[in-house]
Parts: sequence; C-alpha cells; structure tokens
Amino acid sequence: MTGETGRPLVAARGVIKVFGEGALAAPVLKGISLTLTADELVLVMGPSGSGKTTLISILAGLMRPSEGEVELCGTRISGRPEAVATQVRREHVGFIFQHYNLFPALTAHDNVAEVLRLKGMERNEARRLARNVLEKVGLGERLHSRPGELSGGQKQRVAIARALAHEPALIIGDEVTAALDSETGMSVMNLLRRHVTPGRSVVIVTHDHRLEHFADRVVEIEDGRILRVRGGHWKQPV
Ligand SMILES: Nc1ncnc2c1ncn2[C@@H]1O[C@H](COP(=O)(O)OP(=O)(O)OP(=O)(O)O)[C@@H](O)[C@H]1O
Repeated sequence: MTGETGRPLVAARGVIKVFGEGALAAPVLKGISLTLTADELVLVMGPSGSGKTTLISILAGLMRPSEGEVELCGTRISGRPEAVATQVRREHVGFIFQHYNLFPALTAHDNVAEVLRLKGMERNEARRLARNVLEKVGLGERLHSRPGELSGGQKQRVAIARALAHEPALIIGDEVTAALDSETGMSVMNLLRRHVTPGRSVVIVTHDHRLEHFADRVVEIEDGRILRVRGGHWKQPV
C-alpha cells in the first residue's frame, strides 16, 4: 500500500517475460520475484540486454508479464484489464524514461503544468508549482523553451520535473542521469533522493555505479534473473 512505511509498494512474484512466439520465442525474464517497500531508492543494474528495462516496465504496469503476478500500490494489475493498470499508474507512478515523452508543441513550463492539470489541479496553482519544480532542476531560465530548443540533458530535466511535480508514490526511471553532466546528474539524484519519504519510493535502472551513494538497495540482474540484491551506500544525513 502507499502511504505506509515498510509495506510493499510493488510486489512481483515469478515474473516471466517471453518476446515472440514459436521458434522465435525469446525468454527475457526467467522468473523474477521482487518486493519494493514504500520508502526506498532502489537501483536495478546489470549488463546490457539483461532485462532491466523490461523488468521495470512490467513493475510499472506498462508491459504485461507472460507469467507471474504483479501488485502495484496495493492493487493486483497482472491478469486484469489494461484499464486497471492505467488507473493505478496515472494516480501513483511517475516516469523518467530515456525518450523523455515530452509534448513537442508545449513549452517546458506547460509540459510540467499540463500533467498537474490532468490530475485535476487548478490552472494557476499548476503553473506556480511547475515553475517551482523546474527551478529546482535548474531550468528556471528555460521555462518558455520547447523540447526542440533544449539539449538532451535539459529535456531530461523537464522529464524529471514532470515526474517529481505530482509527487507520485513511485518514480520509475531508466538511465535518468545518462544525458547529464556529472554535477547536474548528482543534483538530480539529490532531488530524487529527497522524494523518498514514508510512502514514496524511486526505482532507477542504471549502469552508473556512482548512483549507489543514493541507493538503499541494488538489484543485480543477469540474463533475466536476479543475481543478487545487496545494500546500497546511502547514509541518512545526520
Ligand atoms: N518489445 C520487444 N520485443 C522483442 N524483444 C525485446 C523487446 N524489448 C526488449 N527486447 C529484448 O529483450 C532483451 C532485454 O532488453 P531490455 O531492454 O530489458 O534490456 P536492458 O537490460 O534494459 O538493456 P540496456 O542496458 O541495453 O538498456 C534484449 O535482448 C532486447 O532485445
């Protein structure tokens, strides 16, 4: 459930994912069970092609498993109509994916504000909050730029601001810092770390070991299986 420390935010049991059929069938996830509690930052690491993106897409209800069960924010989403996953996702999950998924015709400010409007926030409040979050990710000067006028790193920061703005229970990110210089990457990780509070978690796929300083746990995937789950290097500031 959301809102309660220590309760599972995501629970996956025996997840198998096979792409293609017959002679072309390719098993990508081979039986993954994983529980994420509601106040941790978890990294998913492993070699290219090991199934990391597939796994987080299934955990977030963006993709269906071939077999196994997935529960997201207290609701079982596997084996149920697509609308169930869509509803849970809309209410509780924020995404930061490699392709940004920004609206090309909208300014950075509107890209963030529109998501808040879709969640029912009043216009002026949505715009005020959107500005505030964009300033926090260092884009206060680029509020009126459209995605086509921004660099890869700046687009990534708009996507991060959008995910942070509506304060979802779960933020899922794929290589969130890959397009950023080291300093911006670390400031973005600080923002994501601050999102982790009772009831809120962050899961990030990465190849970057420096991010372990922000992580409570690291899930290592190899060839579609969990190789091991170990502690990250996060230390609560005193
Ligand atoms: N929609 C799809 N159809 C068929 N095969 C797919 C699909 N999506 C992923 N795959 C295959 O599944 C395997 C795992 O892909 P995935 O993107 O999950 O790996 P990854 O660990 O995230 O890799 P990377 O670190 O390179 O991003 C790859 O061999 C990929 O080609």
